[in-house]
Amino acid sequence: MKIPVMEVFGPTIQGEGMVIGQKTMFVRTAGCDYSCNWCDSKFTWDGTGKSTMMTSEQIIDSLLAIGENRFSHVTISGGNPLLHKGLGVFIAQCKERGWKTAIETQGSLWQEWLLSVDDITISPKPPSSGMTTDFEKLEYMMDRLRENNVSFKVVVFDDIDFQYAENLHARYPDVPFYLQVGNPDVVTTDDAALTATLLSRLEWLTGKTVHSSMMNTVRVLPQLHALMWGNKRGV
Ligand SMILES: C[S@@+](CC[C@H](N)C(=O)[O-])C[C@H]1O[C@@H](n2cnc3c(N)ncnc32)[C@H](O)[C@@H]1O
Ligand SMILES: Nc1nc2[nH]cc(C(=O)O)c2c(=O)[nH]1
Ligand code: SF4
Ligand SMILES: [Mg+2]
Repeated sequence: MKIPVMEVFGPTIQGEGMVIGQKTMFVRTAGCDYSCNWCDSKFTWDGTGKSTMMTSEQIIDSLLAIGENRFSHVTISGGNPLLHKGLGVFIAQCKERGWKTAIETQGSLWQEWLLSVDDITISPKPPSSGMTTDFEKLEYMMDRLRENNVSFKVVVFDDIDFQYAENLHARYPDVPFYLQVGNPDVVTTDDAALTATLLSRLEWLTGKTVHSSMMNTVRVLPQLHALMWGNKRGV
C-alpha cells in the first residue's frame, strides 16, 4: 500500500513537545482533514506542495539514503498521518530495524497502527485555528491509547486558546500536557524578528501558565526549530 509522502528529512532534533531535543528523522505525509488558519505546513494540503506515492520499503530506503547510520528515531508528521492506513507496515518495519517511532496528529482520526507507535503527540486545535474539536472522537482515541506513551500539545495564540487548553487539561488531568507557543507568521524570512516575536510570546504564555491555578502540572515550550531556523523547511 503506497503512502503520499511530502518530504523525508533529518537527522535533526525534535523541536516540539514530549520528546523535544530527541535526535530524529522526519517523514511528512501529504493531506489533512483540517485546514488550520495558522498551519505552518499548509503545503501538505493546500495544493502548493508535491507529494510522491511511496511504499514502506521506499520510505525506508529514503531514510537510509539521507540519514545513513546517524539515527534511530523516526517522527511521522504531516498533514495528518492518520489518514494513511498503509503507515502500519512502515511503523512495523521501523521497529524491526530497532528504530523508535513518534507521531504528530490532531486527534481527529483513528488507525489501529497507532497502538504500536512509541511516542504519540495529540495536538487538539484551539479556537484560533478555526477548527472545532470532536470530543467524542478524541474520547475514543484517548480511551484506546490508555496503555500508550501519549501526550497532549496545544498551540496557544490568545486568551481564548489558553482557556481551551485549561479545559482540555481538566478533562484529562493524567495525560502529560504541553503548551506550545504559536508562530503568528509562518512565511517571514526575517529570522531575527521572528525569534524576538516567539520569545515574547513564550514569556506571555509562561505568565499565563504561572498565574493559572488549573495549569500546575503542564510544561510550556517554544518550537525550538523555529527559534533556531525560523520558517525554513526540512529542518
Ligand atoms: C503541522 S502539524 C502536523 C501534524 C498534525 N496535523 C497536527 O496538527 O498535530 C505539527 C504540529 O505543528 C503545530 N503547528 C502548526 N502550525 C503552527 C504554528 N503556526 N505555530 C505553532 N505550532 C504550529 C501543530 O499544532 C502540530 O502540533
Ligand atoms: N525539528 C522539527 N521538529 C518538529 N516537530 C514537529 C514538527 C512538525 O512539523 O510536525 C517539526 C519539524 O518540522 N521540525
Ligand atoms: S491539523 Fe496540523 S497539518 Fe492539519 S491544518 Fe492543522 S496544523 Fe496543519
Ligand atoms: Mg512543523
